[in-house]
Amino acid sequence: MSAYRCVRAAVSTTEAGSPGRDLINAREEIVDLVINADNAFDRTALERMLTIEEEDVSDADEGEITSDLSPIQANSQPIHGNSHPIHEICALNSPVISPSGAEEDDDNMPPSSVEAMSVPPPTCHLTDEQQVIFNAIMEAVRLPDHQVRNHRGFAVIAPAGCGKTVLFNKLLQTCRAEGMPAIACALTAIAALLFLDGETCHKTFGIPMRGWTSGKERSFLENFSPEAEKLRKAKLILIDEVSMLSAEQAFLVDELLRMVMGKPDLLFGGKCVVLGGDMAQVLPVIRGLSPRAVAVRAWGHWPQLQKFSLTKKHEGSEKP
Ligand SMILES: Nc1ncnc2c1ncn2[C@@H]1O[C@H](COP(=O)(O)OP(=O)(O)OP(=O)(O)O)[C@@H](O)[C@H]1O
Repeated sequence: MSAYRCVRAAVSTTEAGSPGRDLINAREEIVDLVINADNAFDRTALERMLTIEEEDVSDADEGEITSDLSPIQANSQPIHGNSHPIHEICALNSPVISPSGAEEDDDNMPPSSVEAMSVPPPTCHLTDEQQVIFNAIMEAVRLPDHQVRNHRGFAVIAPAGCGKTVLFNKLLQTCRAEGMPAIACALTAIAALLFLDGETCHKTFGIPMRGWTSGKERSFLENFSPEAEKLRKAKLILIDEVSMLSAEQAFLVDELLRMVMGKPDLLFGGKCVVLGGDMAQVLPVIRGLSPRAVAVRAWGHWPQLQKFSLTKKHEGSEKP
């Protein structure tokens, strides 16, 4: 297993399919390291991550990976400060997609290829169906906080290739251009890379890396932490790949936002939150529970969300 896949396993807690036993063991060990480290991405934890399966990693690989850690070590900060963006961790050894679509050897990735994985700032015009959703969400976002009486929860359901990422980046860009802070996050770091300054849901909401089958898991964010302050200030929060979000994680996000906003009676504390994804894509994988039981649609407030769909695939989209 490459170092890239070890790190990816640590941040990708609900990967589709059934990971092999090696991957499960590696993931659990990595998660322990990350959770127990004083600094989530300090050098020791990372070095330990990268040597978990040292028998499978050649000496040459190890040398290259170790040298790649120096910028992280130089700039490492405490987890409750401004910790390193996950894309820098993933950038260590991310796969390169060649023009033919084939995955190239991830050990030889030039730095520029990480940028190539991200969607560039949206310059194209939105289609009619994208525009309708954009207008509805922006109208909700622009509502002054003191006028918020009802919840502002949306769901944008779109099969692959229908332009959800483009729409979300347009929303992010517009909000920020108007001086309104906006957050985009996804359950996996790889999905978060597609957004302008995207981050993982675990970072945004303090979702524990595992253990949410107990029904008692709570966010590890404190009400007066910088992360909570960032949520308070955000005018828009986009959560992508929501088909990977479990009912319990949705509950956690809702509960956290109600607390942070001091509005316990309003869904998401009245915050404008958009859940995006394709329900026909992957479902959360939690051992011992059926997909239906863990899917976000089992969350009690799912029916209350204002739902939109994108239906038209774009010409040139190679996604199935
Ligand atoms: N308004 C638009 N004008 C031109 N091209 C567009 C537009 N919207 C989307 N596209 C193109 O369609 C393709 C798919 O878009 P996008 O990646 O946003 O889909 P998606 O719904 O996010 O897919 P997935 O769920 O798999 O991430 C991309 O190549 C994108 O550039």
